[in-house]
Amino acid sequence: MSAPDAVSLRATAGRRVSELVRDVPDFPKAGVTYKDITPLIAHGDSLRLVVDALAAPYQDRGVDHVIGLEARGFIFGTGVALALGAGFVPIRKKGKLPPRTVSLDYELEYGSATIELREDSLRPGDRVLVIDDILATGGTARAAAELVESQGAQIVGLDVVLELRDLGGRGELPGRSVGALVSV
Ligand SMILES: O=P(O)(O)OC[C@H]1O[C@H](OP(=O)(O)OP(=O)(O)O)[C@H](O)[C@@H]1O
Ligand SMILES: Nc1ncnc2[nH]cnc12
Repeated sequence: MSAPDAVSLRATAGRRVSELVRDVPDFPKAGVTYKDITPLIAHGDSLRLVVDALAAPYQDRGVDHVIGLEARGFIFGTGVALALGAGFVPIRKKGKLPPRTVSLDYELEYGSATIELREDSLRPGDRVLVIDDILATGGTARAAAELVESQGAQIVGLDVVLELRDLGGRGELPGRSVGALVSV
């Protein structure tokens, strides 16, 4: 797909995201407006559109592995891996990935967490695309990028369905290629 096609596909997908992602006030705690992606993924045509749009800029970029971030990043990341003919590697929350992992602690908009990557899942020089649903404070994406790079792999890009701009996630990822279908 040529670059202009990818741009227009992403614009179309972005409009669909804006229509279908639902705001849930005060979830999971007071003051947080939760962005619910489930109406978006419940429609086959919308799920297809979003996955194709996320994958489009990376078609000729030699991506070896797509990393999906548990849990919602698995939904989109698996589809993007299939679209690119790449493998899928999960980054999971603590205690879910045997046998040996590398891990990092990080802060969320509404709590803190630890993520893990299986120690032998990436090789030095592997080209990796990181996919998630939402970029908020950027803590998750930054921790994921650091984990990937701790294995000597190279990040081709980080891409999300929806960026919550006011939470400043992009600022946590200086010098990285960061994409979003919609930025609100
Ligand atoms: O930019 P940040 O502030 O780090 O927030 C973004 C992360 O928060 C959400 O995950 P959550 O931990 O809620 O997990 P889930 O996908 O399992 O619902 C979302 O899916 C991103 O991974
Ligand atoms: N406001 C939000 N809605 C959904 N997922 C999130 N992850 C971090 N912040 C979020």
